[in-house]
Amino acid sequence: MTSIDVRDLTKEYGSRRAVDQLTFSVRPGRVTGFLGPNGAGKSTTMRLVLGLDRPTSGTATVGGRAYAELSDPLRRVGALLDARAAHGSRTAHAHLRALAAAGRIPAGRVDTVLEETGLAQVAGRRVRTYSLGMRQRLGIAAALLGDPEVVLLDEPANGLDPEGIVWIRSLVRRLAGEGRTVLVSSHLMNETAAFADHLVILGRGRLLADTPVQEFIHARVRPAVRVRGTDAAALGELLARHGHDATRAADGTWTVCDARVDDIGRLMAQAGVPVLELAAQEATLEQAYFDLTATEAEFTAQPQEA
Ligand SMILES: Nc1ncnc2c1ncn2[C@@H]1O[C@H](COP(=O)(O)OP(=O)(O)OP(=O)(O)O)[C@@H](O)[C@H]1O
Repeated sequence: MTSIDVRDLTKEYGSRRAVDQLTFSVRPGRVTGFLGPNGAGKSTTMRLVLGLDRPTSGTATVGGRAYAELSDPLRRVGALLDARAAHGSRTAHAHLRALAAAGRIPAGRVDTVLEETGLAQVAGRRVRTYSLGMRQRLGIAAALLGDPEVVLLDEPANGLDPEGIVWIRSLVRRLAGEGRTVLVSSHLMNETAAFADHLVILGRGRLLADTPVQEFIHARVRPAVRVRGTDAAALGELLARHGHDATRAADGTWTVCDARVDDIGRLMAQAGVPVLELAAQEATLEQAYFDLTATEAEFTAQPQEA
């Protein structure tokens, strides 16, 4: 199977280092979420993998080869980089037909990907009449046209409505389930957690994390319990008396750090404090991400550019 391998990759634009000695691999059969703030270097890295830009040093390969050396590259690697890339005066069908012809892809794939991306009914319309969400779907159709083993999607949820976002989630999961190598960049943390198995996180062009999603969250976010009783003050005293680290929200709900539902529930029952709400607070990727970036002193020292 085909991996993407990035090794000591550096890209400088003048004196600016967009990508800085980056090393990571994207493995087949799982979705890798590619995270980082604006300007972190995600798009540049993808462009370097796709041979659209030349690295200053280091390598980016697909299945051990530079993109330019691949035979039938469109059938090996599919990418959505910029949804505005399609020519506005063409219909979606004509756009995909032209791409298929250029990439030596069987014409029958055009209808398949139009169906797959929900565009079959509007395929005869000119692309300039498309909404941003429809253009995103067309960009994804183009990425899938060659039935590629490797799929790179830069912010695929951009412009999509909630239904489209759910669709992207199931699409990338399916692509990985078929054994493909899937790299998806996003700004939306919790959305990424909904579809990614693995994360590669960049900050200022450098690698900040390369880790399974669940491991990343659990290593960085302390488990907590949310609890609410009829008497918030009495509950607070009870928690403090038993040495719990708890904070109170405006509505009287307490968040107890490093606690388990069983222990807090038992404690309240024994003290005779009525419970209105008791739940384990699920750690989110967003919390873990902010923890990571907060601990990266250099990373936060200079604001990122838009
Ligand atoms: N062609 C270019 N010429 C000059 N600078 C560039 C060029 N492309 C990117 N950069 C710079 O490289 C840095 C990384 O940009 P890049 O677009 O890769 O980040 P990103 O993580 O994809 O951000 P976003 O989430 O906003 O898309 C930025 O500082 C950007 O201004």
